[in-house]
Amino acid sequence: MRSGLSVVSGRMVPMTTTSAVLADASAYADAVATATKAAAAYYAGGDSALDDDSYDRLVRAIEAYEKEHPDEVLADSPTGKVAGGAAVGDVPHSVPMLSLDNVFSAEQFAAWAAGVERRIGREITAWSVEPKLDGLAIAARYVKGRLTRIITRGDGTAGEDVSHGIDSIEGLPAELAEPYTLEIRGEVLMTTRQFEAANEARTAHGGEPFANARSAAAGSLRAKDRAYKVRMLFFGYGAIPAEHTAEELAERLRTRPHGELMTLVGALGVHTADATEVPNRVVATIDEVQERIAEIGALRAELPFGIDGIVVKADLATDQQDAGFGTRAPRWAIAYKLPAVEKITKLVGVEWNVGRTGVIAPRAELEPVEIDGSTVTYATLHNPADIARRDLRIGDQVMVYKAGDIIPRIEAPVAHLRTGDEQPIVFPEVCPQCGSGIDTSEQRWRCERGRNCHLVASLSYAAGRDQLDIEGLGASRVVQLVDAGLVADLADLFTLTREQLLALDRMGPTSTDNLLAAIERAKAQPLSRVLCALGVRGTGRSMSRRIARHFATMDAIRAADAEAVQEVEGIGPEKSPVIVAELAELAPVIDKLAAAGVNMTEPGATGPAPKGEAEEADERPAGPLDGMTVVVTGAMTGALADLSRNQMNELVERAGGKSSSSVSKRTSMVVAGEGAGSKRTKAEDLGVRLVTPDEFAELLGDLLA
Ligand SMILES: NC(=O)c1ccc[n+]([C@@H]2O[C@H](COP(=O)([O-])OP(=O)(O)OC[C@H]3O[C@@H](n4cnc5c(N)ncnc54)[C@H](O)[C@@H]3O)[C@@H](O)[C@H]2O)c1
Ligand SMILES: [Zn+2]
Repeated sequence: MRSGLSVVSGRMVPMTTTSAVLADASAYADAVATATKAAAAYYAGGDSALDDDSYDRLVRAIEAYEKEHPDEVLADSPTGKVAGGAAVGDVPHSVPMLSLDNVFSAEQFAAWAAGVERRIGREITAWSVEPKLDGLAIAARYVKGRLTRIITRGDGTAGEDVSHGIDSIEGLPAELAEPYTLEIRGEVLMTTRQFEAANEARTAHGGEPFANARSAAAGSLRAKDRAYKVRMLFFGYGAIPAEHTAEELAERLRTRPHGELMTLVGALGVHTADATEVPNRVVATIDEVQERIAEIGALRAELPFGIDGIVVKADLATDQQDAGFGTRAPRWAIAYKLPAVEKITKLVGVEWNVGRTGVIAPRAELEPVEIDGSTVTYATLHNPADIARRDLRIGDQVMVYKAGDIIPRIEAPVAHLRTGDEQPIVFPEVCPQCGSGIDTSEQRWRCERGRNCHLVASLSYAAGRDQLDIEGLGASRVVQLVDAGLVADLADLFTLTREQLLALDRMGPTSTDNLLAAIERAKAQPLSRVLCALGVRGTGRSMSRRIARHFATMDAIRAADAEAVQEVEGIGPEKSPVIVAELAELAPVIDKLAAAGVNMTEPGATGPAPKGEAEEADERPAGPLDGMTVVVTGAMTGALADLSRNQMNELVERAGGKSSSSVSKRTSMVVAGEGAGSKRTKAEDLGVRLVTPDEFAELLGDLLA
């Protein structure tokens, strides 16, 4: 790929792992155009097509190219400019409003600090450490204590007057506690709650939800005449003299340490980080700075507002003056960036899971994306109303937020990235677990069976054809039994009485007797099916068969520790402890089943050889399919006509073979019944032995009886 960027549906989508390398002048020009467009959207409060990581990577690639080709630098390149050159304004700043340089590690920070100390020729003994608030910078002008004007950062030398937004900003009082004339600088952002409320208001008015809190704040602050109100919060992080500032105050603002000024700003009634869980702190050494950075970083996920790093400033005014300013950023302050916690990725599906109490919760399935050190593939979606409110669709590019250990969540779709191929999210009409109706009267949908949902689902599963095969015990009958309080677990099925069944609706003597007979027959099912019916997490039909054949008896299975369970093919060190724990939890039910006379052995299996006799383990009677991998396809006929695919697989395994569902070079035999299609063709192509159902039945001989 030319630039390390792949083009998906006509758009540049940054790859998550590689950092872009721009190969030629045209790739460079493309990159500049993409970055400029993204930055314009970003600073205007629209939805950028790029998340911050991708934007930063792109800018680094641009920088690298420009370093190699200094004569090719384009005038509109974002490098070296405040706001990447994407923001403008017509209200001049008295003192430039700059950006901040970044560091990303303790080493980089230490190197930066050493550089500043070298520049000023002395050690810095006071550092101010504060959260880097993830919003947008504004300058708030106060005249004689009254708030007169607020201005955006713009290109750093001039910004936009956004005074129309003053009413929606909390933490920036209309009147200060003292009648001072000065300029307060700081960040406007939306707290998580303000963001949620803003999106609610916006979508209620037919608008698209904002992708994240930062763009919501940027967009809302600039917008005029909106039909709905949103709230934002201001955090002061600087105070400077303005025109007509009294000389005594101006002197104080110019000479007092940053930490002290912040206390003053707070005392004037302006909101600062001091009012939060992550107050500004002044420390003396680089090590203490690192400690404080770690502390703030650890609190990040729980903060009710977004931060994207920690700002470290030389606290003393003399140090600041001696260090001075670059064109884009001051030399006495640095942003220690925390890993990005928001990434754009694709919503590929929605799953509906039923919780213990019957709550039916949607879960978003995502195209895997690396966020904050881990790969995210799922995110929470709160409830159907929430999905509707956010207007999410399958195939949407979505902004995903994850920090620390919190469960990843989707902020919103990046609506303008839609291609038109997005599909609506389909809401379930019946409980996805047990098939009962859904109570949709509240925001959180719930299965009508409530806490009994799992019981209904697990009993229906247990009675199914491939498990205990209890004829006459379909889902609606199970619901009846559960609702009547006759069964609370699987074992209760086996102690049902004729009287109990007769008392149920639609249960005549004949169906009662048939059901009782079917239950009686189920007691003789092989251990593999009993095990499967128990629904042990992490095991399905074929795994249950492997476990049963390996151990031969339920007692042997229950006696096995995690290590012993791992001897079963396909069970690794992650799965084995889960299985052991599940079985321990199921112990009372298993005891009840055994007491009711349910079979607990696997016919034909002898169990693992005692330790030290491994050699002799091979002396089990050889089955006709020993060592063979067998695939069954098409409809069975003759003696095998009534067998389900699962029963065929059981037969294969009882005969010593391994059942598989796909044909490969390793397949030993394919049993091809009527209508066998692609698997048969593939077997022919690969020269795999093909047999008819009749030939297969003959091969099995006695095992079929
Ligand atoms: N996704 C996109 O398309 C896109 C486009 C452009 C920029 N960006 C992102 O924006 C960032 C660069 O933007 P930038 O130059 O506007 O700002 P910055 O985030 O690099 O840092 C400077 C800003 O930090 C803010 N700040 C917060 N807390 C502060 C504190 N305590 N003290 C001082 N300043 C504080 C100020 O507003 C200041 O202007 C990058 O992270 C980049 O990824 C993203
Ligand atoms: Zn249910």
